[in-house]
Amino acid sequence: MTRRILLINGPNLNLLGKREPHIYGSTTLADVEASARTQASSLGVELETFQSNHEGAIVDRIQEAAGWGPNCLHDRAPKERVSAIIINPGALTHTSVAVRDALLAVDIPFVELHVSNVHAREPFRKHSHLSDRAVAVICGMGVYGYTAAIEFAARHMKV
Ligand SMILES: O=C1C[C@@](O)(C(=O)O)C[C@@H](O)[C@@H]1O
Repeated sequence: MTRRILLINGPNLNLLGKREPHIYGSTTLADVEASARTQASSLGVELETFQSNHEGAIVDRIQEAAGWGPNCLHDRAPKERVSAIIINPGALTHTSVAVRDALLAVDIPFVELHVSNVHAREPFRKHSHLSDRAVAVICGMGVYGYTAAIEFAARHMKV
């Protein structure tokens, strides 16, 4: 069965390539997702992508990754469960207990990813609600971080 990896991008990452290019670079999210899809298929895994500016939508998508729908009424077949999640939660990294709880609830191993080096920026970016439960944390590699995360998830997160 082909393994699935889910790539989630949180608030404002739809603006990648336009937003503060001195921090986040000039590559768009569409470019990132297209390269990620090509890379995933060359590694023999399926990639699903999701971006939202809304915390609740991200929580819903994480639950769906486990085959659970709203109120668990619309369960997907178990074979559709995602085997690894790569998440750039954007600002939700620093604020969201709900995203943390969703990731822990589904018990799907995840990589936390940031384009920028969050430790070299404002002090409030140093704290993450996810890092202590992530399999790996990538930050400061620019959009190459997505390539590194997919390679790692495809080759080393065999569950
Ligand atoms: O929106 C973002 C993007 C980010 O996750 C990054 O990719 O570097 C870092 C966060 O602090 C910020 O709120």
